[in-house]
Amino acid sequence: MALNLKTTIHHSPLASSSRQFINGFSPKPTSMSFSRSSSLKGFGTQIAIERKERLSFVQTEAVRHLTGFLTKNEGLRFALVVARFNELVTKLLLEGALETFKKYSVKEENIDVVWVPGSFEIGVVAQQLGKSGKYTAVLCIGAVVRGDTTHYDAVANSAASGVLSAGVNSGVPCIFGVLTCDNMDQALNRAGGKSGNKGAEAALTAIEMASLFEHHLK
Ligand SMILES: Nc1c(NC[C@H](O)[C@H](O)[C@H](O)CO)[nH]c(=O)[nH]c1=O
Ligand SMILES: CC(=O)[C@@H](O)COP(=O)(O)O
Repeated sequence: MALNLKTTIHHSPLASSSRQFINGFSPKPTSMSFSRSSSLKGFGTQIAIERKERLSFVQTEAVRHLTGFLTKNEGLRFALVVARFNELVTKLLLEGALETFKKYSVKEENIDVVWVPGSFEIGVVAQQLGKSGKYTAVLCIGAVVRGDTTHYDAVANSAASGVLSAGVNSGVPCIFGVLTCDNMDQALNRAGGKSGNKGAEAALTAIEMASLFEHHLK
């Protein structure tokens, strides 16, 4: 009986079972005893007939991989939501982000910066910007630095969940570029100091996600 299965891509590293991939690339020399005899057709088709154990996934030329580019940024529009609290730090993060956008040819006229009082306020503004339909991605920048009380936890957790919710609710990528640090030294080290600039890093993520959505997920 000729099996005419569409590309079924499975593989399992399970030592206990024996498998064989037929008519296609098999990443590992394996052999499979089949529960029935069959002759498999199809150029480049990779067939694995499962026998009892669960199989995992193997890529073949049939699998598409979608990713965003760091080039092809013409037409991408970005909103940056920046917390003024700890402005000494957030301004440095913003500078890093804007330098990155410039380096990757994002046009200045395609960037809007919106200032909010603190990181707690970022989420609601990010969601509004996402829902506006004007932007391909929203980059959120803040610096939450621990003080003497547990207020830090409330602000840091709220900022993170706010940005996450903004992206999920608006359908526009909202990137979390908010530092959450135990002290100001940690924050400054991540705003252009010895640990780099997390604003610049978040801008790269914003470009890739904007590109992914623009070119593949619309
Ligand atoms: N302590 C920090 C704050 N606190 C302010 C809050 O973000 C918020 O503005 C206030 O609770 C009113 O809603 N914000 C930061 O961004 N970083 C901090 O370290
Ligand atoms: C993250 C904060 O809210 C924190 O900086 C506030 O400082 P404190 O906990 O000493 O009131």
